[in-house]
Amino acid sequence: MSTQRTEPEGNLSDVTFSVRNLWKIFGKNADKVVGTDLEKADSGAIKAQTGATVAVRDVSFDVRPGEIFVVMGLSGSGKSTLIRCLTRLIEPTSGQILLDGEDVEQASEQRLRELRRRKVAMVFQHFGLLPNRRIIDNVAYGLEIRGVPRAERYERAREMIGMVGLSGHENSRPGQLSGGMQQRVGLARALAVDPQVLLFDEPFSALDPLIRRDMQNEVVRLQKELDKTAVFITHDLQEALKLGDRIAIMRDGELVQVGTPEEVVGRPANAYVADFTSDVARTSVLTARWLMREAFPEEDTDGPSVEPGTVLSQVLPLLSASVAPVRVEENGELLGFVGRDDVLRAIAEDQLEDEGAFEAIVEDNAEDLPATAAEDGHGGTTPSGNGG
Ligand SMILES: Nc1ncnc2c1ncn2[C@@H]1O[C@H](COP(=O)(O)OP(=O)(O)OP(=O)(O)O)[C@@H](O)[C@H]1O
Repeated sequence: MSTQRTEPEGNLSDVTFSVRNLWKIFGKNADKVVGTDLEKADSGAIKAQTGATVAVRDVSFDVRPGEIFVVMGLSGSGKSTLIRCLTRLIEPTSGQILLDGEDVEQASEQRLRELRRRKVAMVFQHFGLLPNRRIIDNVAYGLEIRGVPRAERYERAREMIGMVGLSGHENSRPGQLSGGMQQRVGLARALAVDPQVLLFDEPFSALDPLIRRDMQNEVVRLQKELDKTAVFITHDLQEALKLGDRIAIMRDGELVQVGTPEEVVGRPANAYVADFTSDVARTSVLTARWLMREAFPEEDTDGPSVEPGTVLSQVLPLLSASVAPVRVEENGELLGFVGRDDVLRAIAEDQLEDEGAFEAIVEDNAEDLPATAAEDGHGGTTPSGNGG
């Protein structure tokens, strides 16, 4: 599978983490792979020849300020290794990691400690709380290490405990709280140091589904309210779709696609991603922005209006009550239209496993379609902003 090479997406100050050609290979002969002919070989062959395990293979991506960047993949695909490389909790074998333009690879031990204490906080699956300490002391821990005076750190810890909905539990011990509550403590502890970036390593996978959903909502709320950048690891596609502004799909150490939830579901990069996302209801992910097009000649343009981010499942009832297509509007500006046929087409793509069959149907019906729709095969022209 070919590696996606992402070039920098603009000014470096627009990027929180910039990762380029990152490799992590475990084992004695790790340094005998990158830069040699062997680096193109598959992981099995590299293992057989050198005994080394390729965990992260030539990965490049940018994390933008304020976004939740989800890394998703099956067990063993390299997610944990990748997220730990970002702050060198695991030393990368090669490649470059810039954090706000600062080369993490060049950072001294002291600078690394500083970055981990102040700039980047981590939330783990197994909470990592100190069992004998009260909740307030657990939350204040990062500030204590930093030498923040007691009164100040307790005030901040109380505020964070309130923020994650645990007021009243300040004096409890971790063992007295449920798993979901303990993970809220983990979150409060990470937030207490007011980091710029939060790294989440499968934080909710040990939680019951309902509690997990609450915690996902909590992350979305806090991230928006506090304007943090987050990298979130999960093996759960629904979680990725719910949380991710963008999702990176990992397989065997490589990134096979990086895109918005809509791009991953609506335009999978390859059969692997398509298979991965095949159970997702497109109507719950694809939005009006994704489908919108310009008006056809003579078309009725007086339909109801929706925001561009409205998912199709919410557009459908409007379309069932209106012959005219919905108007996609943002702050009073008309961006495009979505009609019944457009939505049906999106749903039909979902039903037809064989893409060729869909193309054939589109071609068969091309004569019946307005010119623009027949040309692009997607129901019309696509105004800017639909992700491609
Ligand atoms: N310390 C290590 N020494 C040797 N191999 C390792 C080490 N840590 C991870 N690996 C290997 O690297 C690969 C990627 O592991 P990693 O834990 O990063 O995957 P993951 O996607 O996070 O999986 P999981 O969801 O199960 O945690 C696996 O083949 C794993 O066995």
